[in-house]
Amino acid sequence: MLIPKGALVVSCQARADNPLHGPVHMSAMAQAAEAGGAGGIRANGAEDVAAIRAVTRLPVIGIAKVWDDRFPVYITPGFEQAARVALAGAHIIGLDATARPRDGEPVERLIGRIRDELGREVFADIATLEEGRAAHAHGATYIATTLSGYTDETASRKSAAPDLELLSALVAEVPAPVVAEGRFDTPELVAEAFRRGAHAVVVGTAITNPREITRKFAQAAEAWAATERL
Ligand SMILES: CC(=O)N[C@H](C=O)[C@@H](O)[C@H](O)[C@H](O)COP(=O)(O)O
Repeated sequence: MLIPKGALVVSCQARADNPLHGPVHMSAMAQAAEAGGAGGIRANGAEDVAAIRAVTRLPVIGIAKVWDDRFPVYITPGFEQAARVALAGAHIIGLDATARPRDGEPVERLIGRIRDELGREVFADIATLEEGRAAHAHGATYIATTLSGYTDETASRKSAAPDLELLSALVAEVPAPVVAEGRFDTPELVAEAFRRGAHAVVVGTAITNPREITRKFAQAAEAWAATERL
């Protein structure tokens, strides 16, 4: 199952420290996203992926985040993690395809094995145009701006805004469906991504993380209170 052109993909992820962590809440989030018009779901870990597959008909991009102090790559770093989310029902496997050091096999081999041995499409999370080109050359189906601003090389690009320049550069240079992901937090930015040629747009925090959404509103409330005290 592929991601339809023009789809809004909703990322339903909650880390262990988030009160919404786990398959019960994440599958409810996915159902709500589907009811609201999402065309795909991105989810982390075999448990969440399986629970989401059980309640929605949408294509699911499965990832498996594993943190290891020795290596910066944490989004589906190896074949074992990819195999687990594939077995759980992910249609597409998302992984870090940056040029950063990783444990185990090089990313080109990982992409090849996911395609050949698991029969799944690969969704490459990258941070630069070069990484996007390489991921496409290695056989990834989708190229996504997910990691711009989150690698040492691109740290200066991290701001409140998404990396629209990288999106446009990928669309111009890489003959593959390019997905906008990372800090697309308003409907206007989603529209802008499509104007720039995005195949799909992934939105996470702004839809599925009530703690972070609350923080934004609470900051506005606090700022107003501070002004009042002056
Ligand atoms: C950098 C990284 O680890 N990104 C993760 C990838 O799975 C998620 O934490 C993001 O929520 C996701 O990419 C969607 O982005 P946003 O939440 O900004 O809409």
